[in-house]
Amino acid sequence: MIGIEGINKAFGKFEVLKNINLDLGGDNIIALIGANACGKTTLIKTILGMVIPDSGKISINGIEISNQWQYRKLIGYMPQIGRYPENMRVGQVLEMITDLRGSETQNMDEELYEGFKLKDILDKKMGTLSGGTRQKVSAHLAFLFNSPILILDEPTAGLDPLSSFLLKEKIRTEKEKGKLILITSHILSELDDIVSQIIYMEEGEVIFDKSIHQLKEDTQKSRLSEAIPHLMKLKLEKA
Ligand SMILES: Nc1ncnc2c1ncn2[C@@H]1O[C@H](COP(=O)(O)OP(=O)(O)OP(=O)(O)O)[C@@H](O)[C@H]1O
Repeated sequence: MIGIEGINKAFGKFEVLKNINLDLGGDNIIALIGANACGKTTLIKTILGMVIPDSGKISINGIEISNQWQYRKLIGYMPQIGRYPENMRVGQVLEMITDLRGSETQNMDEELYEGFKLKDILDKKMGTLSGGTRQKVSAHLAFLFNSPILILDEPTAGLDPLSSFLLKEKIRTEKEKGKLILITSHILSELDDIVSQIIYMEEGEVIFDKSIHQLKEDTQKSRLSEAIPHLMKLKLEKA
């Protein structure tokens, strides 16, 4: 579904993405992991067209995305920090975004709206919401338009355990429908039960891209939260 070929990006002299090549297929939950500032969000933003790479190309369903915008309706995006007009009420924001999406509103998915009980906060101003409640609004908007690709940047950060559980169940059911779901998270234990593929980045480079099954076999560790630190430790010992 998403093809990434030879992507490079620098901010000034600082190379944030170095020759990234990935092929991300559907019916898959892929975890994009790596230390703070290794380039995960920048990579996501190049897929969304919010950051323009210096070289390389990205295609979605075989069509190159440069200078295009229509492809974005194929993607539901949950940002790390959702930014909204602070004076608008939750109900107004939901209405505005639904209006903007226009023709795509026939097949809306209201499951998280119900699960997170967003009806109870429609009158609250965005600027007064707690961090976790803001995350719930962002999660609902990411899933609302039934997009075949979901990109979720730290989706469970700040969510209470029940909301986090609901969101993970939702992610799982959407994968069953054949969707491609790309998730970044630092909470490896959260990813253990849901992801099928791991992309591990360091300092702007993809160090490995493999199935969780393969990773567990290679490291002889049964949990992602043990396998990744094990690999990092091995690397440090070799250096
Ligand atoms: N617009 C920008 N201008 C200059 N530097 C930037 C810009 N956007 C990102 N960077 C830098 O690029 C590097 C990678 O940032 P990015 O947000 O992609 O990291 P990340 O892997 O998502 O980190 P985290 O895990 O902390 O969310 C950081 O050093 C960041 O400061």
